[in-house]
Amino acid sequence: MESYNPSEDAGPTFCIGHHETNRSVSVTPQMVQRVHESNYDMLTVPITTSHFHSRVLGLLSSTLSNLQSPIYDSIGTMATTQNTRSLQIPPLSKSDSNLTPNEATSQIVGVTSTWIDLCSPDPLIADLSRQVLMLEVAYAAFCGIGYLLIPGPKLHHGGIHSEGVVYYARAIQDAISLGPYIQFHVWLGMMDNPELEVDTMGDLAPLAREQYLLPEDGTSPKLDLFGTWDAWDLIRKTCRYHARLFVALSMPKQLPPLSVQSRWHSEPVHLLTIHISSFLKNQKGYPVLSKGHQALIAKLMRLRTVPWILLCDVGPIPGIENPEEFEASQEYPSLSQVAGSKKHHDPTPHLSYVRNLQQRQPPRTAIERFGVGYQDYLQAPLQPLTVNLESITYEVFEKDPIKYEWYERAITKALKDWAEQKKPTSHPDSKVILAVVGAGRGPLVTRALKASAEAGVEIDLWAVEKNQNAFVLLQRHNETIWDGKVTLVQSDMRAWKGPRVRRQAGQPIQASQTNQPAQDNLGQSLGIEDNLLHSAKKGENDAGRPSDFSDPKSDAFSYTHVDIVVSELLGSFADNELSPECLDGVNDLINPVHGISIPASYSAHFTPVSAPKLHSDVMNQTVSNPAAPETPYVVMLHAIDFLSSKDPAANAETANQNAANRSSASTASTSATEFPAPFVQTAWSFSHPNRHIPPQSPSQSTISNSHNVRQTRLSFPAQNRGICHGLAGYFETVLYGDIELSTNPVTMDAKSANMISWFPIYFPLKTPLHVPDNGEIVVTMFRQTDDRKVWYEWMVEVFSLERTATPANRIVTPAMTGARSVSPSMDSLKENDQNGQKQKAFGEIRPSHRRVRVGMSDMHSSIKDGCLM
Ligand SMILES: C[S@@+](CC[C@H](N)C(=O)[O-])C[C@H]1O[C@@H](n2cnc3c(N)ncnc32)[C@H](O)[C@@H]1O
Repeated sequence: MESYNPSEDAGPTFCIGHHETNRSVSVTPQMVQRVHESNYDMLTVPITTSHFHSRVLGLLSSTLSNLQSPIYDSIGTMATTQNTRSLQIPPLSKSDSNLTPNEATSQIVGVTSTWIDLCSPDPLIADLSRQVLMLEVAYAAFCGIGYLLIPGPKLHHGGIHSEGVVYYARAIQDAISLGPYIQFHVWLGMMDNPELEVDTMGDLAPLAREQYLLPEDGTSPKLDLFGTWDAWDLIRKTCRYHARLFVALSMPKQLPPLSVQSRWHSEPVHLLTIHISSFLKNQKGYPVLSKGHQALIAKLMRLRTVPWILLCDVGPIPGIENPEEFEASQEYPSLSQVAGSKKHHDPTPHLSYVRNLQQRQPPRTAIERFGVGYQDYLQAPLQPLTVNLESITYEVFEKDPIKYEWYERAITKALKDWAEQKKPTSHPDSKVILAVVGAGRGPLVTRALKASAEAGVEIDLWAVEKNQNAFVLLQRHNETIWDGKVTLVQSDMRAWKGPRVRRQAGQPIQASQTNQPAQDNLGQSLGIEDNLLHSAKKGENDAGRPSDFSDPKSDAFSYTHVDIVVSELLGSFADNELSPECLDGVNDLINPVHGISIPASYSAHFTPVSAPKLHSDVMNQTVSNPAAPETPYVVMLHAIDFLSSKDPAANAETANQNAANRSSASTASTSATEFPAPFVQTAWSFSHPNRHIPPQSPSQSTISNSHNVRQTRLSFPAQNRGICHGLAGYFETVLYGDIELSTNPVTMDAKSANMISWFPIYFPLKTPLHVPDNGEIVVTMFRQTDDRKVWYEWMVEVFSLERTATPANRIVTPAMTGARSVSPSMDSLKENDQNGQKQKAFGEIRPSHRRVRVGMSDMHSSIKDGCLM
């Protein structure tokens, strides 16, 4: 029996730490105990002391006073021995650090010095800073510190902007090798705001020699929304997406636009720091966070790795910085304190607020519970055609609360329409002949029977399945659940010759079905043994040999068509599990005039994404599997950022954001906290029955699959700069009429909310591509076949758009096959079909730009892992 575990439903648990900018005490196990007693989970500790800081400053000032001013040599460089002579910091001594290895060390986050400047344009300062960092990392590693918080790079040096980040990145690369068991967290603001980058007393940055600086000319950027993300990108790229390198993200009082927030959401944010200044005060004077902050925290806390929260400078931990207060807080409250709760003093109100926020997190949704452990986890797609699925895999499908319900609705509607429209059936008794092809363990068979009862339309039900293990279960279900109403066929549907029905007296053998074999060839020509045709219908005396069909040569039976074919052969990218090829195999069996396929059609969709975690995982797999970067993976996408938004205006949502930053719940709308919706486009589609399959050439021994080849070239506007790591793929399918399923994030809620059967697909890029602000990403994709297998090929190009003086009505972007301007879903595809109009290419709407290609990927091909037909 399944037991209910409420902890599975509960929201995330917050791990909250305490950070004090100038903490000067040494950490003992007793102190860590007090931290826990105060309801914190951990605390930060600087690696070195102010004594060490003074020592370095002293060393620097005495050196500087004895140094000649740097000058250019005759060659014209300042990078000379004389100018770059470094200054050696002597090793740490006892008073340089309060850290001592003990059992408390594992519960603290070490903080390296904030006063250094690894990015300094002055080589002396940059090198000195590097030495400080290395000494600190080495000592932290020696003490057994597991987590280090490293202040992020300084981006502004007078007129020089972001030039030294690469020096910083290089130093981090060394630090990672120096502390092999340490997780490094680069501490960054959400955006580059030069006004917040202020030097304080004792910082090395202002000591840079003027010869290395440029005067500020007033042209340096004021506020760069993606400036700190840019720096992070350079750092992690230099460190080759190292598995021990993370982001510590500082939440400012004024949050950046949602497009910036969603970018950080896709990065490995393992620490979230909230300074006291980011809190607002509610009417009672208690610290609270704005709706926008709450929404961002809620999103981050649902990531696969839940970030820890560090509360910064929110006051002392009771009993540590202020022992008397700690003692007082341990005493029982007096009667008057209890009676007048207003007077009750909370020594840690910020912590209490965040703990309360944790309590208020919504429980996990059905999809989240279903996907636990699968977020951003790469899985090879199923090959159900060549590999027989296990029962447990079917069981997982069958848990879907939507898919089967929607199929039942679709079948019911199709049956009702059939009856209402008085369409003739393929059965002599006027029953509608319905076949579930690829029946698995039979859930759609059960639904078809229910639909027939609901619609009040009689059916003759057939179930075809090639997995002989699942077939055993079908036989059992036919006896126990379906009351022998189903005729079971164990066969590949492509070899099935269709249903056979008892002819009515005087009715000739139907020869109408094209490609049908003569009756007496049955068995051999089907490639199906007689005993693979099963029925538990009345009169059956042997489960293996149904009496109805015991004589296949009997002319009392004839082949007929199927009126409704029901299948569920879709993969995450619609056709990637070879639904088109399988359904081609039953195409001729479908009633040529009135026949229906459920699904009637399906389409593949994609959009370019930034997915650093997936990129790093693919790279790691490449070590043992060279085909890894050319494999499409099934993934429950979570830590990704969509590079192309449906509504570019969503990125200029400062107005919304201001609303979200207000603390009043009533003023902030939901959309003010939703990340921008992606621009997802349709690659191609398949419809069934397919009346356009070209006749096979008699001269060819193999069956041509060329009609299932597809190609597309689609253009995506990218509003903000970013890195394209690959493509996120989805599907939509029309089951029947207006009953549809969708995994496309733009349409899924409207079409089939809460469906869990399919995760998206991810097409990686071997080498990530940089996308500039206001750029364009053009994807070319193929569905290829050699008549034995099917595979995909994909290539990405990146363009920057340069303004030109081109007349406004001139089209400069070539029209692209299948490219669409406003086509995020099947709906618009249908509209186009109906109107018979060709869609506009995206470039046509931005005529006064010239496209300059700035990046291009390899042509990726999954041929090595192609899906065998
Ligand atoms: C995705 S499962 C769906 C199973 C079931 N209809 C359901 O919805 O749970 C696809 C099923 O189709 C079967 N299948 C795939 N290709 C087939 C083929 N060519 N002929 C017969 N069965 C096939 C697989 O063995 C598998 O049982």
